[in-house]
Amino acid sequence: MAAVFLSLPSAPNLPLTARVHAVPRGVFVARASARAPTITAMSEATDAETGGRGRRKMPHVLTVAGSDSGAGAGIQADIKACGALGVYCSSVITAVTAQNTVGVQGVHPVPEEFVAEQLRSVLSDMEVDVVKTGMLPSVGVVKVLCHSLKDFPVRALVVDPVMVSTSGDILSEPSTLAGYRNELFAMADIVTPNLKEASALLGGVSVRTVADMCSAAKSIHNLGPRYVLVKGGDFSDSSDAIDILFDGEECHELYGARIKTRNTHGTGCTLASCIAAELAKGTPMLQAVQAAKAFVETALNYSKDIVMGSGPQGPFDHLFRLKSQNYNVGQKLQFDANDLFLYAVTDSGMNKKWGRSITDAVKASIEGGATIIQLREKDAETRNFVEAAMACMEICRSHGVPLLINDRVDVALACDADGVHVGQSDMPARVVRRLLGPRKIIGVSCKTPAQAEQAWIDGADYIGCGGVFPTTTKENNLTVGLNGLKAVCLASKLPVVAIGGIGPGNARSVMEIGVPNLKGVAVVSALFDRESIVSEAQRLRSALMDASSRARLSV
Ligand SMILES: Cc1ncc(COP(=O)(O)OP(=O)(O)O)c(N)n1
Ligand SMILES: Cc1nc(C(=O)O)sc1CCOP(=O)(O)O
Ligand SMILES: [Mg+2]
Repeated sequence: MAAVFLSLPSAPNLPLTARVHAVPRGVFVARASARAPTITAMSEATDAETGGRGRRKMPHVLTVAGSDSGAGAGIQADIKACGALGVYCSSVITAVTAQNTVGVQGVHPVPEEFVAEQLRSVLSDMEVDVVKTGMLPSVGVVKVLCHSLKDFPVRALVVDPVMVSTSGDILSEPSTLAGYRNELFAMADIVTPNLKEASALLGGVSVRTVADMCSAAKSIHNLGPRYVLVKGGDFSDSSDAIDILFDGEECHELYGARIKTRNTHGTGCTLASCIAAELAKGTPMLQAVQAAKAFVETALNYSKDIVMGSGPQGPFDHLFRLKSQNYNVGQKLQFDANDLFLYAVTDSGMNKKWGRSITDAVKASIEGGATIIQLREKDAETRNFVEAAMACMEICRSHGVPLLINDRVDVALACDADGVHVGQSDMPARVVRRLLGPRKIIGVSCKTPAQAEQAWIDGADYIGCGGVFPTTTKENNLTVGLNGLKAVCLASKLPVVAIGGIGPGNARSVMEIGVPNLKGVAVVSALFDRESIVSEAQRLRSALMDASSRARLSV
């Protein structure tokens, strides 16, 4: 049966004034000249706008894409992904496809004028923050979209240059390529091709290695988008899923786990939608891409054994968070960098020396004012360590103090700790992130600016930098001094806690190096190799408070 599309001369349910007087909102930053996207969240409407009722504006992504009857990809995936991330998603349908897990059985493009009509309906009325594109079946649709975005600017544009379905079916005319290259890319904040799409966009160049991906990303960047994400998911011989993000200056290698499953239909659409959703919430680009990767990885992992359809590629479940307690309960929503203020790191040797249990040491440090605890039990047997960690978790939870585990990701998982601290010779932070998921806290020890940059790329939450002063607690530890600490802080996009030889007598000199992302000090012997942990913690706390009030006065 032939599809019939009604192209009405005017949208009947829009008041005429809305169509005539709709004015761009004037907050367009998609092509602003600044390098980093400084997209700020617009979720609060002002009192004037809401007549004092304090209503909230919801972050809003408009997806311009094709419908997938199997609902694994396309418009359906986009709506589910945005919904899962708490973002409203409206839709302009460019084509209706008949698809299932076997492949694409039919495609009916929507007439260009009707795509334009849908765009006008949504953009003129509904305060879209970010537009995300998927299947754009013809160059005519690309032109219609560019035209609409000029009439109704939005804050960011995410372009997923869908050309061929994962089953190998063609989803856009070859001429669409020219539309992407000549018009749409110049308006885009990010373009997200896979290896085949990157190659097609560049006239068929070979994209087979990480170096090829980086040079392809640079060439696509020359076509106008501010960021290019080349997705390496098609590299079948790697155990990691490596993507390259080029920001106009640097190629960042982003690693993720390759989940073994047939249920991968719609991963590209979902990734781009998650990026769009994060941008709509005000997340900066690199973090938006990392959050999107973590979401897709978690969804694939959760759905890896689902059976649906008889074809080679099944859908996955975007709404896993509604179903699994594990993804919601007991997990921190956001790391508060101010928790690094007085960071107590335990030591089993010192507790033995003073005849204390680990739980007593933790209780006393909280009583004295510690704001975060790390269990650093180098000699503990695994069973004892897990038991002690569970008991400490209860104490810390009841006081609202985060508890991290040093080195041992297995122990952290076993006791549902708030996070893990790792050093340069421990498990890499990107692997820890994969194991712990997006919501746990990860700290990384860094002695150089390069290590700090890598920790940020790997998805860490904070940096521990030291040894600031010589220490006997950690053997053969390199002392970086106050200058080394300052260099790391200045280079780091993450908050920093200083460590090594710090106590009440010198904490002020550390905090007074005067860099805003230095958030506190981490100490071992100054608390745990002393007779009274409570009073030493109190002394340290007042030295730190003193330093921060002096810093506030001198501003
Ligand atoms: C807050 C904090 N910073 C640095 C370290 C040191 O970690 P690492 O280099 O892995 O050394 P060990 O602690 O494992 O000996 C830390 N633990 N905490
Ligand atoms: C565990 C640790 N990490 C360090 C680093 O430089 O990364 S220094 C250190 C030991 C800190 O103990 P104290 O407070 O007793 O000096
Ligand atoms: Mg370590």
